[in-house]
Amino acid sequence: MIKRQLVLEDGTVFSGYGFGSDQDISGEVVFNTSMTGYQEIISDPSYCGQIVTLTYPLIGNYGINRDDFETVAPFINGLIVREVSDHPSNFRSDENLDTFLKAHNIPGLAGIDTRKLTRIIRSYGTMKGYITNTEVSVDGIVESLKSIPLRNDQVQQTSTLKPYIVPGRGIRIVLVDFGMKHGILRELTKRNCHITVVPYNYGAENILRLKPDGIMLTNGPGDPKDVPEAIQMIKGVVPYIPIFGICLGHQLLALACGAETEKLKFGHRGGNHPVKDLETGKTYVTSQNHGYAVVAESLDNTGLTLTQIALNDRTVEGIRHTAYPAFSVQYHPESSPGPEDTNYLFDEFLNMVKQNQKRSEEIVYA
Ligand SMILES: NC(=O)CC[C@H](N)C(=O)O
Repeated sequence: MIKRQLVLEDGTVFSGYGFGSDQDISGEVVFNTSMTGYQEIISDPSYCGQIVTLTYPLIGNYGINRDDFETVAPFINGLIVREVSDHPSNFRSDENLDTFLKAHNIPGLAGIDTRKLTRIIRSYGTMKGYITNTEVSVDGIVESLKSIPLRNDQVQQTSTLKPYIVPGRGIRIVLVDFGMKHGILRELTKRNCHITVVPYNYGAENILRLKPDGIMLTNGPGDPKDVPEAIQMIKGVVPYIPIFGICLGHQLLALACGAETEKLKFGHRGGNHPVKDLETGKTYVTSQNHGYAVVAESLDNTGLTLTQIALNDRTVEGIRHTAYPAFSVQYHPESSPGPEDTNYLFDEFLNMVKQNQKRSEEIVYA
């Protein structure tokens, strides 16, 4: 076993052993508290550029299978676990986690106290970290970590380069890919939608030319303010086409309507985040992965209304436009992984699209 260490921006060092690729890597260190679903988490493009710590103590025990990916190749920079299982036991398993990470050149660090690491991140906020197997001067690493700027190209890295079609005979959806999880596509294809997937920088005019019945804004990595093209595009389509935004898509809808976003201290990443729907009074358990959030106070005079809040820290989890058919949520109704409580939002979106079609017909034939 190769000895490896994690050096944090504040000088803390964790020593453990390596698995996966043995390259040195830096990235923003975040933690996810889900108890299952490591394959979906590792392959969620929203983690692009980050080193993901999983707090559940044993990871890899059901292996990696061909069915549970959220994208074709993972974008995480590194993975940190307490204990990695080399001998998965599951009928669906095709390979173990170590082999999978090696094949994708992603370094792993195991054998450290992941709960201690999580507590540090919770107290100091998200930090940059460096995984290395060489005995180097910690001071030198800390200095260089501090000087590395946070990346701002992750959406470009993860979005599709060209539009493509996932055919269906039902409602026609343009899905703007900011680094989408396949779970969103699965929910739409399950409902027979005809989907045109377009890149993050596809303009409003091009989208309107496709004459979609609805527009879906996907999840994606990084700071929403790093994709001004998308904010511009959304401004150009909100008055005309029904919109449903998820996670980064939700933050971009808010920015396009004039609201603000901010970086959270350590974000929400896990499979049991309670969210209260202010319109119905119901509470849902949700799957989450975000480091930024919409600022509640900034919603005034934007035409947006607050519909849902996080019960852990009262941050914004859902918004709706009061004049146009557009709504969005900060969490993941497609789960993958996690609870499916809010899966009904895909049906609500498609119902909203149908209502809007009826209204347009009435206007045409009136
Ligand atoms: N899953 C997502 O879409 C994340 C959105 C954004 N990158 C954030 O961290 O807040």
